[in-house]
Amino acid sequence: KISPYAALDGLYELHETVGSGGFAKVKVATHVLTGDKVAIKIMDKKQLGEDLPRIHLEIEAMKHLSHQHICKLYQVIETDAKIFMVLEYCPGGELFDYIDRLEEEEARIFFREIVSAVAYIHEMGYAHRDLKPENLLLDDEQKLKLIDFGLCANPSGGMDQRLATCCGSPAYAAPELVSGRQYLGSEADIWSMGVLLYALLCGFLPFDDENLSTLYRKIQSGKYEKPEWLSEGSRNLLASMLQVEPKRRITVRYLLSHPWLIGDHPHPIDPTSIYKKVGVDEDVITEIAVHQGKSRVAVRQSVCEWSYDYLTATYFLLVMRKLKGRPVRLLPKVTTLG
Ligand SMILES: CN(C)C[C@H]1CC[C@H](N2C(=O)NCc3cnc4ccc(-c5cc(Cl)c(O)c(Cl)c5)cc4c32)CC1
Repeated sequence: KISPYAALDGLYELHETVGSGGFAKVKVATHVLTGDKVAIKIMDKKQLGEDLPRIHLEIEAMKHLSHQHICKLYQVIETDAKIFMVLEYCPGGELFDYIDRLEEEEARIFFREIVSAVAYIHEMGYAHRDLKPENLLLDDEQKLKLIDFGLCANPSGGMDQRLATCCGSPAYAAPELVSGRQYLGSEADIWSMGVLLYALLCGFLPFDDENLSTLYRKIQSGKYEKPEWLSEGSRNLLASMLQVEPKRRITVRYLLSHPWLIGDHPHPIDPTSIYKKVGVDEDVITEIAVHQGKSRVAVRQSVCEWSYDYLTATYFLLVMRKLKGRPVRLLPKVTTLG
């Protein structure tokens, strides 16, 4: 009987299981060549059933979304029984665990990172469609990382093609979505961000009810409590995002330079990704070439295939090390004798 994780042998050392979503199990692991921690999302194809296309959608979306506030996909391993997604490790847990009414400046710092990620996603022609605190993790530097692109839409007709499938979590869902009307993913994302910001500033949800149809009515009314501690600026920002009429809702581009979000920060929010758009990092190519005894030309060529194999993972992990000011080093190969 071979181990269900035989596909990872020699590449990753598996550690504890940290979470299991519906059809996925997430384990912490160590990438052997760098010694860096990763998270591996493990899915059983049989259990996935008709959800399998959703996973392929999530994988394709994550391959195109490289941003400092989006959980990085490093490698995909698909066997006949399982799919493994090797992901950026976020040891800080879920933003959800930090929500008990943050100070305005704390909420602003988190929310600036969320706006940066969503602006990038929308510019890339995607919508997340399941924005909520459970899908925002913190890395080892307390930076936010957006996860779970299983509902991410990239309608073939670009962002203006209307989406019909109702999805996401009710308390964060936009009125047009809970009314079953067609909707624009980008507009629904802005509403969810409004609910998120409200939760950060207040410590509870703007629309909440254990009865689903009562919850829907509250969302469609667009009426919510404004606790006295909410400043004028945050009330205005919340009102511009929690507009029942999608066309009256603020767009993410205006959010980037919204006065409340700038606060006394020196500059507007910058949505551009810190990762190189084109080309590769030559220091990383060199380290891999030396380690493997191959020419840099050959290594550069293989890396630029972006096949999301072990080489892609090794490349990205070394790029991450460089961005964090850590040494761009691979561990000496341990040849297991016998
Ligand atoms: C929606 N929730 C309930 C599901 C839980 C599952 C476990 C998670 N987790 C921990 O609990 N602690 C450690 C930990 C460390 N690094 C992680 C990196 C990535 C992901 C990740 C990334 C993507 Cl893209 C994705 O789709 C999914 Cl499901 C998970 C989870 C991590 C993680 C937190 C969210």
